[in-house]
Amino acid sequence: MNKNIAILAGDGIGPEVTAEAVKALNAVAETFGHQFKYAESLIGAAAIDATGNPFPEATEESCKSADAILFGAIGDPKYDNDPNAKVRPEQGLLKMRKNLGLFANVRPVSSYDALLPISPLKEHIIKGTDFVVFRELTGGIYFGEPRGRSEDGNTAFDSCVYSKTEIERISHLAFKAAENRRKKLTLVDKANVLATSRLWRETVKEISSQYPKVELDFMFVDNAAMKIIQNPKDFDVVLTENMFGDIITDEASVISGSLGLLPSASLGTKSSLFEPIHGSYPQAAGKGIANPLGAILSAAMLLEYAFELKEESQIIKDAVANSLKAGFATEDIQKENPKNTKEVGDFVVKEIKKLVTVSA
Ligand SMILES: NC(=O)C1=CN([C@@H]2O[C@H](COP(=O)(O)OP(=O)(O)OC[C@H]3O[C@@H](n4cnc5c(N)ncnc54)[C@H](O)[C@@H]3O)[C@@H](O)[C@H]2O)C=CC1
Ligand SMILES: CC(C)CC(=O)C(=O)O
Ligand SMILES: [Mg+2]
Repeated sequence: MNKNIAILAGDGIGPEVTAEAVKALNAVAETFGHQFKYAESLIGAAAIDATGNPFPEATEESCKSADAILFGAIGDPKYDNDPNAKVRPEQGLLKMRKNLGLFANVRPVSSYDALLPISPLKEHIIKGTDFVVFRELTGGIYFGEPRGRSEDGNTAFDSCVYSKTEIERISHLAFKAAENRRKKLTLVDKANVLATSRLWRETVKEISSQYPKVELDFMFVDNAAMKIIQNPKDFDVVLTENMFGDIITDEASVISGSLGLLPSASLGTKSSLFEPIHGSYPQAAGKGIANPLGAILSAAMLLEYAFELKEESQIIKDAVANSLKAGFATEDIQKENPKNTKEVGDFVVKEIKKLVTVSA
């Protein structure tokens, strides 16, 4: 298979973890006889430094002409700590999602047996966790207008806006996923307070009649934040709006073992992009301590979702599980004798090659 992949490594640890994900893709290409061509472009603080624009036109063009996009992370403390910054790396991320129409962010959460003993949560609670969050990605409070400050600067406002169409398109994806899983869908919202959440409930209830095999339930987000930790195995497919999905999936990463472990797929009608759920972790940039597995698992999602290469995707996932089993992990997971980012990536590459030889 011949495919073009746009690479947007971004800021902080973005380039380090993305490099390891590309190594995993190359290992798959080499062993299965595929040809992946990569085109790198700028986003985030790196793009602001070079062009003044956090999502330059050339980057957008590269994304639009690619078969799939692999994204690292954006963000830099020089902007986080400057309340007056007019241009921010995060604007690039949001513009990218909006302009490419990436409305559904799919974030799978599962436990790893090898990591159960290091979890702050009890083993019997998290063992066997397997759910997936469908987070709406191009609407809600991160995008709504009006937003800003009053003239005297003493009041600030953000708007949370959702249309029925925005809710419907991601809901169909989530229901379809539930049909192919354990047939349970939980809509997480705040319908006791928010008008947008009430529209979500109304719309999702209407759509549910098209998916009679899927059991639908509703949960307020504050309760869900607690239940996800208390009984994660109760969840199968979680459907939610943009900000709630952002927050509960960082929380859920504790069940897997580290924020550095969780991958995601950002899906639209024309483009698809694959990104670890973490940010640019600037404290770790350049130190070689960042966990590359979330990025590597995002590459596995790319193979499955964008190229329908299920076997190749599974090989990467198995290689990652083997690296965890072998205790070959970065310091967020492995406290004694941790490995560095590159060593973990190398181990995964070796495992991929070994697993392919065994299955051949
Ligand atoms: N998708 C993106 O590009 C995102 C960007 N950001 C940006 O990233 C910057 C830092 O934000 P934070 O809130 O500190 O979030 P962060 O996700 O970068 O880091 C939070 C904490 O998670 C852990 N962590 C994250 N990635 C890890 C990895 N690969 N390996 C090991 N541990 C890891 C570390 O303990 C870290 O202190 C900000 O500028 C923020 O705006 C934040 C979230 C998402
Ligand atoms: C930086 C935010 C805009 C996004 C975020 O935290 C995420 O997508 O996980
Ligand atoms: Mg986030």
